[in-house]
Amino acid sequence: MTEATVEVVPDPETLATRVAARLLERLAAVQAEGRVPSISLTGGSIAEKLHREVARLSATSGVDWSWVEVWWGDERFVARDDADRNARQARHALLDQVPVDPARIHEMPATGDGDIEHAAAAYAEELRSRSEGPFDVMMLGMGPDGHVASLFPGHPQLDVDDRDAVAVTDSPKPPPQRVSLTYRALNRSRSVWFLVTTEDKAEAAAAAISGADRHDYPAAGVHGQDETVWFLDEAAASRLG
Ligand SMILES: O=C1O[C@H](COP(=O)(O)O)[C@@H](O)[C@H](O)[C@H]1O
Repeated sequence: MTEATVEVVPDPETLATRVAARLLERLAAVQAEGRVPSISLTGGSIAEKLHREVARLSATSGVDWSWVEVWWGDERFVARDDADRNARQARHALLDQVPVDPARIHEMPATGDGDIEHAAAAYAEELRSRSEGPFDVMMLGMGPDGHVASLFPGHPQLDVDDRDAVAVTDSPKPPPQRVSLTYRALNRSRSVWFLVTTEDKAEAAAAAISGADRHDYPAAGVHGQDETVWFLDEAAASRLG
């Protein structure tokens, strides 16, 4: 397990620009090695800003978006065009703005694609059949309760270690039905980047970074194989020791 590093920036806007630039550099570097990079997107409050920045900076980045695999760490199990969908947000702010190959966008199933258990199993199967190794970059938000993807404190999904995706039917944060990657899949990432802003997440960030029990602060259980970086704004970093 790699030691986590922390980068603190003044505010959410600076964080979005910093991470967007870092992501584009990484994508270009992986493509220069002759590999197709794979990234996993997050939802939540910082995602909109990040995705807009990635789209804005893409034109001058040298990244060939037709050669990038796009996955998600979690998704709300609602209709595909519901405003709550993480993928809908990402398409609007980023994926509709860059020439990504639709066949390389691995959106999680929505209502209408079968029941939620089937949805989780289908995504696990898509990962098994379509991914060619670890995620290059796994981007994750974190809730004020320390939840990551849709793994919530004290929930049984935290102990699922025999599959890559699980159904969540009682999320404390609406909407209640979600599909989430498990630790087994999240930790199959070269780089894990946490993107955390605002003061209400400061306590959970400090706990997760200092190695709290993942059952109390689920973000504490996610680590990259090569690096784990916590990008925090000053407010979210305000409780670090
Ligand atoms: O519901 C979710 O919450 C987390 C954190 O979201 P935030 O709005 O508190 O930043 C997010 O990472 C996850 O993808 C999303 O589905």
